[in-house]
Amino acid sequence: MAGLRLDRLQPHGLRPIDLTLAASELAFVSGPSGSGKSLLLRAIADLDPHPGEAWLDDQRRSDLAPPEWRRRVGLLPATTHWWAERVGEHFPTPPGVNGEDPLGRLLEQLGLGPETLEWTVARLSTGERQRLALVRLLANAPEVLLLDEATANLDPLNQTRVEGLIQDYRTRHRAAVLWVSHDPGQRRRLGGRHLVIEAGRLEATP
Ligand SMILES: Nc1ncnc2c1ncn2[C@@H]1O[C@H](COP(=O)(O)OP(=O)(O)OP(=O)(O)O)[C@@H](O)[C@H]1O
Repeated sequence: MAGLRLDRLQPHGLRPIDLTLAASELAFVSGPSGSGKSLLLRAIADLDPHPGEAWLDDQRRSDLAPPEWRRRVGLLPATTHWWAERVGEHFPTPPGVNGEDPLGRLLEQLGLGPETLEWTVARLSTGERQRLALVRLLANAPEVLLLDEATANLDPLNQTRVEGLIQDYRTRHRAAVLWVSHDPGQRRRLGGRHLVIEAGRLEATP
């Protein structure tokens, strides 16, 4: 649906970044711990103040209200945030509206049943939190995905499910995806570009 362009965007501690991701394009970002991967995603999502500009196709971020930008450029943080007691309270649309159940389908694709929505957040395992946070993100239909170690807490079966769902979403919605991952096997399986942060610079790998 949309491409992403960074124009001299400068997250804390990094050199200014120029980067273009076409609609449907997948790019992985890796780099040592503390090199600035999460701060890069946070800056693109406009969660931290920084110089530079970002564009969604021909719309510049500074022309959009921050909540609209963050809905369209969706971030899955490494540590997910929950604010209500029950899981279902975090989802905007109740399942089963007009006979359709897109939320139920997303849950199912990640091995979660509809009863999950009745659970308390307190009982969720780390991997359940991670999968549910991805469902919550995709339920808002973002045009660009920013994924911070989206499968870090998952067993191989659920890792495969998450990879499949993201690839499916990327293709169907023509969403650009920028994915922080330390896993070379994941990069090989899914393809795409590979960018590395080293010494404060975001560089393409040869
Ligand atoms: N609010 C902040 N103010 C100052 N420094 C910060 C802030 N948040 C993070 N940092 C520092 O910026 C650096 C980059 O942090 P970041 O979380 O982006 O690393 P990362 O590459 O995602 O690492 P990891 O792979 O360990 O998750 C780290 O040294 C971190 O301590």
